[in-house]
Amino acid sequence: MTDVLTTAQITETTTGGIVLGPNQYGKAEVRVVKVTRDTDRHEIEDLNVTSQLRGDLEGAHLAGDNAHVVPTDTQKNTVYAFARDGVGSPEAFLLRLANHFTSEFAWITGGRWLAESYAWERIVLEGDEHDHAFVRTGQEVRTAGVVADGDARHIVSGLKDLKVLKTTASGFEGYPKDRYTTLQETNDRILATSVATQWRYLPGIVDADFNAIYADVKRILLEEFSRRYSAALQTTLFDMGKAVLEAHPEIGEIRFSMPNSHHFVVDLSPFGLDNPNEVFYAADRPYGLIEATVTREGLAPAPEVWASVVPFV
Ligand SMILES: O=c1[nH]c(=O)c2[nH]c(=O)[nH]c2[nH]1
Repeated sequence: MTDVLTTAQITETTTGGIVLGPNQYGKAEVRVVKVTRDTDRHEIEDLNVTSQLRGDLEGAHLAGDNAHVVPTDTQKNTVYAFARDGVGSPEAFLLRLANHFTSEFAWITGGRWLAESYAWERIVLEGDEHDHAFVRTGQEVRTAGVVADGDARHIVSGLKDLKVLKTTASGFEGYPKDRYTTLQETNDRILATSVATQWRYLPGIVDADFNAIYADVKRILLEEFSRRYSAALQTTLFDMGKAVLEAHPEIGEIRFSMPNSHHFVVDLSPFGLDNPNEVFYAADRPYGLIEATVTREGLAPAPEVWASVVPFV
């Protein structure tokens, strides 16, 4: 005989001991472009903003009561309305949103706000920078995140898709070998990666010049990538992070996720040709994936902040 549960038993089974866990909700990927046109020389700020609120939201999840649910549509509208005053920096813009939602609605006690921002540069026409025609710069996407928890504000900035390559001054030697090892040691290879990094500002840093720091961190990352011989991408990653922390006391720690984009020397001998590290096959997969945090001794870790600034998608 099969066991058949009564409706009452099913209800008890599916709700007994089951409670609402951490939750957040809002509007994702609000694309907002702000043109500043006070003069004929226009400026452009181009963002993709996500706003998600946290707080007393049990009613919506457990009882169908929307009294505390500030609509995601309202959150989107707020992004556009605030953009009317200009963005300034993505970090400042997100802080403004965080402060607004947590002060406007008593039951909203925190949340997370994320932004990607895309840089445009002026098209040069007959030697002159154009006033209102732009071309998207392809180098990287800037990222920012603000996490609000009560009165606390945590700011994480970053970038992704920053592709860098050097044609020599990189190698990989001295690694352990077993019966599955086929990799040849080398002290002259291409090192290529796509830098994704995020740095967390120390608690209390909320009014720094985030645009200037961003530009300087990017400069440091590029300089350290190129500065010296790389014994491994891991070494280069640490050098990059260390230099950022040395130059910027306002930053507590910095994380990296960097693929090792392998470039394989093509065997041209079937064609009677040599190949002294000149012709490569750029493989897109698989790739090594090198990830690490560079931090300050004694700094309190902030796993909940990091978890909040990693988007679900
Ligand atoms: O810089 C590198 N780090 C590694 O961990 C690794 N592993 C590998 O096969 N090649 C490389 N290169």
